Amino acid sequence: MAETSAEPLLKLESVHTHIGPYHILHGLNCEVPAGELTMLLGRNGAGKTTTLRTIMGLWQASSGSIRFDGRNITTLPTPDIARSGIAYVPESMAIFSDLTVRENIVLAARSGPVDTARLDWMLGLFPALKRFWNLPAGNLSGGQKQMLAIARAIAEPRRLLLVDEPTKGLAPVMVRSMIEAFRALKAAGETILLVEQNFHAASQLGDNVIVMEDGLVVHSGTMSDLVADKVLQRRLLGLSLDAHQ
Ligand SMILES: Nc1ncnc2c1ncn2[C@@H]1O[C@H](COP(=O)(O)OP(=O)(O)OP(=O)(O)O)[C@@H](O)[C@H]1O
Repeated sequence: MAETSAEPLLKLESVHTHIGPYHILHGLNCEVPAGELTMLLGRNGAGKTTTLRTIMGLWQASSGSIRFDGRNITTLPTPDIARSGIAYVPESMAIFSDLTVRENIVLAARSGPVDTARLDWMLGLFPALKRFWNLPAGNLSGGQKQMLAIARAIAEPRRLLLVDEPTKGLAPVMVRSMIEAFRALKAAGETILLVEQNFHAASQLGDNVIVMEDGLVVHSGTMSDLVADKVLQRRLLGLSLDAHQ
């Protein structure tokens, strides 16, 4: 039946997450279609990071289901979820400061040496990494560290990339480089779920958008529909793209 091909790569149904005594996700429903970039938006504290961590099994969903590529991953341990093809780039930039850029990338490829063609492609996405190839990663700027963290996540082919606020705190020139890199990742057919506070950046990248509030999805649809609807932007995000123009 056509049903199989219509199933999104990732699907969360009625997901609840508790952190200790705190009930953070209140029955989340959302989908990430294969080969597209889905933006996860929402105000501070809406539950975006908790959603990514719950998908990765870093917080265990207390109920509900998370299906990835047709398989129930809700209760799998994090290493198994990673092995199933999901990479997570947390906001805190998971890199080794004392190791060189090269060593950081080599170590990220767990199944053997990084394929040369893939390495060339990655360094094409993030040219700054090539310049600092043999320097300790701790010397990189904040934006370059973020780029290295993303490069590590894609050192091996993955089915799904979860990235938390890659443009946070970056200078405008770095934000532009990051947008270009994600455009290239999209063009390469990667499936990405991207948390973003910068709606201007999000609007340039997203195929789809999910908006969260208080641990729930309050809107989902195409980015082009949200971009066209200033009233909806203000209602959901408290601002509209006009504010950036
Ligand atoms: N370790 C924790 N212990 C208790 N509460 C937490 C913990 N981590 C997050 N929370 C709470 O969960 C809620 C959602 O936080 P989360 O970080 O997922 O939101 P967010 O949408 O990613 O916000 P931001 O954009 O500020 O990063 C917030 O109220 C936050 O205070």
